[in-house]
Amino acid sequence: MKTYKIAVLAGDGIGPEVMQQALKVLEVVSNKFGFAIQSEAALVGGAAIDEHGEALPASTLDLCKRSDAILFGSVGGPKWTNLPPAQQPERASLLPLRKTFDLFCNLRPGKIYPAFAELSPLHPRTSSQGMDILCVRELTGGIYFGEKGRSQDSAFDTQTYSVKEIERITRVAFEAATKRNNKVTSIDKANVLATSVLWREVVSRIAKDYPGVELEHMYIDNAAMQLIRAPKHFDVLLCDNLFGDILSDEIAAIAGSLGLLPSASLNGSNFGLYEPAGGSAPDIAGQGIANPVAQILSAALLLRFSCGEEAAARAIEAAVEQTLERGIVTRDINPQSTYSTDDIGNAIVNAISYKENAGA
Ligand SMILES: NC(=O)c1ccc[n+]([C@@H]2O[C@H](COP(=O)([O-])OP(=O)(O)OC[C@H]3O[C@@H](n4cnc5c(N)ncnc54)[C@H](O)[C@@H]3O)[C@@H](O)[C@H]2O)c1
Ligand SMILES: CC(C)[C@H](C(=O)O)[C@@H](O)C(=O)O
Ligand SMILES: [Mg+2]
Repeated sequence: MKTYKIAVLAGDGIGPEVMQQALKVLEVVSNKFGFAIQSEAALVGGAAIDEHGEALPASTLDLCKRSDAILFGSVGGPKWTNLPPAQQPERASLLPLRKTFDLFCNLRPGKIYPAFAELSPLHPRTSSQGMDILCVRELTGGIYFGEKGRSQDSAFDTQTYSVKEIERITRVAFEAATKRNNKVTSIDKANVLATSVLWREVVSRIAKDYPGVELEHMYIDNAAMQLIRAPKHFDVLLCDNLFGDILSDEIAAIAGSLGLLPSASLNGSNFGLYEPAGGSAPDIAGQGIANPVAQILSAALLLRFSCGEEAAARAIEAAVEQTLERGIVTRDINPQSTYSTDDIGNAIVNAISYKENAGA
């Protein structure tokens, strides 16, 4: 039987709560589709600082290196904000993981589920019904990884992008567009930033290799506005590291909640890191009310990109959709809801199992 080895790094805050649901789903779907998931958990982020004094212990990194993929929860929270910036969970675990494995390509697929389009914060000003956007975010360059500094009276961050870095993420966006609706909107601030001028030049050149794909350039400020005004205008959104971080949270909110948006961080091999786009949500951690959908959909992306188990990935996505359509949602989506994190996980597991029985 095919066996996939997965490093499970649940992290902090709601991370362990939503991870538990994703593992349940992986178990039922692997049984159904006839493969095995061998998962091994390790500490990361604040939880690892508390236990080992560092956010990414060598043992955790070693587990990741021995695995086919990483299923990541989320890291960070108020408990660790007084640490020196470079030792904080996000900077000292997630960013090094992305860099170590050269995970330059971050895919964040955001779509609105028809059943609760009216619950979107945009309703009724804008119909977001039908929104289906793939945010392709550059993940290992830009201002996140440039030189930083701090003196008593000032601080600086620097942003550098090389032609190669822009080329490789641009190709991913165009390839994705050919399999979707043949449109790429490239986001920049070319009226101000030198890196954005280069970004625009390189993207325009690569676009010539894809004559069937429409390219539009859009400034980040306008894009932030157009996403709210007309989300259906977009197909593939090509962003640098910082702009993609910001716009992907916006896409999640338009879709209904940050708790819905999964992500895949890839490097061109089968290996990948999969995590919700949102964070550790300290404001709701420990209450059993976090939305596990982003974590569960991240597990589906893991099966698709790292394991090649497309049918299993689709089965999870269909079960999620069916569950949401039945109104089984957490309160981030419907404030009247009394469903718990566990209820959502169980409903998705049942939706997968029910189909199994129906097909038997
Ligand atoms: N990948 C990651 O590990 C990751 C990503 C983003 C933020 N963070 C970290 O998380 C911590 C908290 O950051 P923040 O509050 O700015 O952002 P956040 O994404 O954790 O939360 C923002 C808001 O969205 C809500 N939310 C997020 N995910 C949810 C879910 N699954 N279900 C229901 N509601 C959800 C939260 O309750 C909160 O109101 C910080 O330390 C931040 O750096 C980590
Ligand atoms: C936690 C943080 C470093 C991270 C980022 O900015 O990339 C997060 O916001 C995300 O969107 O994955
Ligand atoms: Mg973010």
